[in-house]
Amino acid sequence: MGVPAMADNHADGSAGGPSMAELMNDANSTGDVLSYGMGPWQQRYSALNKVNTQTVRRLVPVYAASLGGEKQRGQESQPIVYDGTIYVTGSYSRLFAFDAKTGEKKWEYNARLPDGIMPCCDVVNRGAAIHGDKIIFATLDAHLVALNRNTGKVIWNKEVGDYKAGYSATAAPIIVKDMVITGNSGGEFGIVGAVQARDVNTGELIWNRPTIEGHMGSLRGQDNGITGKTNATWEGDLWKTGGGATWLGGTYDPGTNLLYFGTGNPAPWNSHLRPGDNLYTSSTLAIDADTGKIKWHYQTTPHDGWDFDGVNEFIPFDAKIGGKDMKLGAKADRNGYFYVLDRTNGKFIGAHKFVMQTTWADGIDQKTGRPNFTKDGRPGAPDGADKGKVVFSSPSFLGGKNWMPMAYSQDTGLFYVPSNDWGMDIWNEPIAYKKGAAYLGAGFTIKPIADDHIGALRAMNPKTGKIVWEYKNPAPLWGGVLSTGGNLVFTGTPEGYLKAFDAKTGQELWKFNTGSGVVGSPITWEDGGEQYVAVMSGWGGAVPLWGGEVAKTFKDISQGGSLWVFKLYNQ
Ligand SMILES: O=C(O)c1cc(C(=O)O)c2c(n1)C(=O)C(=O)c1cc(C(=O)O)[nH]c1-2
Repeated sequence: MGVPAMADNHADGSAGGPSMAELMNDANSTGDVLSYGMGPWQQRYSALNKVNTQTVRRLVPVYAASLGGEKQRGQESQPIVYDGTIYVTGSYSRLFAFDAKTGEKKWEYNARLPDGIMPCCDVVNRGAAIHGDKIIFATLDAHLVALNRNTGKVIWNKEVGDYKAGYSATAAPIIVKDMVITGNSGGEFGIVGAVQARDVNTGELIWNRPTIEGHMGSLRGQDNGITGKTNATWEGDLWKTGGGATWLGGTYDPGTNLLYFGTGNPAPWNSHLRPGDNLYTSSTLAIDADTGKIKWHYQTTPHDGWDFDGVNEFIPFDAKIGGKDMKLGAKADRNGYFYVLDRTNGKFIGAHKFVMQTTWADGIDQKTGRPNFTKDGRPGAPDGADKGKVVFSSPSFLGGKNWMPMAYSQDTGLFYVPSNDWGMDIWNEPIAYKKGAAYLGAGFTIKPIADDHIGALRAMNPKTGKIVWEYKNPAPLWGGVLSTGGNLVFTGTPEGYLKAFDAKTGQELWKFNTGSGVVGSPITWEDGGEQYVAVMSGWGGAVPLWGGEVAKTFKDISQGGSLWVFKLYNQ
């Protein structure tokens, strides 16, 4: 075990660990993985090319490190690698430090969770953030905990929301300008979504930005303006419990100093109870990192009635469009459309369908960027105490794509989108808000819509919206994607495989079965001249809980909880 870094010998306060400059350079440094998404833009691209289309068939496991215990549930974590240690979060709010070369456990932290936590969609966590001597993660009782990265001892522990009111937290935090920035979960309980920035050294709140119009933001203990304009797009008091959870965290663009956070569904799901666009739910928000003020917003699903959370990652990328260099961002939304926006001002550039079917909208108006809603796509209003008209809707509420992050390759200029083709019967029911109780007012059953697949990894050209290739998978895809300079794309499957594809053609080149479903996000780094690939294995997340007929089909997938690390066999 390393010696705890007690003294702060770094002028920048990073206390013997990664500094802000190193964190901002994460996308270019191949010897470590310091942030969720592998860099502030979270493109999940590594230039490493020792493992490539020629050599990948020699990729073999170095070790598998078990998280142990009985808590074998969805392992959605992306590992962090720094200074010979690999850090992973596990289900039930656990954080582990392993020797990156051998898989030997250095320490383990188990958050003591109260009874009565209310995560909607499994006891998951998607990863930690590292800064200086600290490794920081969010816990299911809506706390943020900073541990000493060498010892696992708690440095600070702060509440980000009241778990008794339905708040929880599952996202990986991000570090920007010595602040740790996080979202919150609880959209199914009528909480109010927010983005919070805290001092990374103390955990003290610097600013708070609620996502629902009418709520007051704060900056260093002072009021800092209301979000939007009260009652402009919400009627009565509904905005007070309006949802819009920021449950997937966000990305950051150092060039514009903007944080891009997606917001979840409006609460309740029954849209007839809340006429209006319901800003800023199901949207992308661009937030000034210094002040917490919203600079622009773009709503993908106005007046959502299908649980089309807009939380999916908004990934900055640069491209030439019509001969002009553009600063863009892309998002594959849960509603089935792939959006490209100007990331400096939120201007709509284009949106294209990336799934088989969208019943709720017939395309996106290419001028206004608003969906062309279909006439019969919305589930009906309840009739007194009776449920309203049932409609078949596609995508299902679990989305054309859910939280599992896509990757962008700087070599091919393509986005690799882990998507799902499925639909649902959905209907509305009467509902009233009650603190700490589910606030849906809807019922649903998810169903397959194709004979041969649900999951589809799709390579999208962001300039044309064209799907260049697709790989179809029987079970829903629920893991993150990694792209590399070896012309490879990696992703996992619920059937247990980590797979590698040719980034240009989609040809499957390699697979390895990890013994449980892969719903984590793979990473790669190099050490001692060798390239490593790592991924978490452990089936879970929303599908087995909410997947209806689809969950029944895949009920035999074994639970698990292991970190797998691979490198090339050299003999
Ligand atoms: O509105 C929310 O607060 C919220 C939170 C979460 C979460 O924190 O995991 C999910 C969802 N919604 C959700 O709608 C959803 O489909 C979902 C899937 C998963 C998962 O980890 O598999 N989490 C969540």
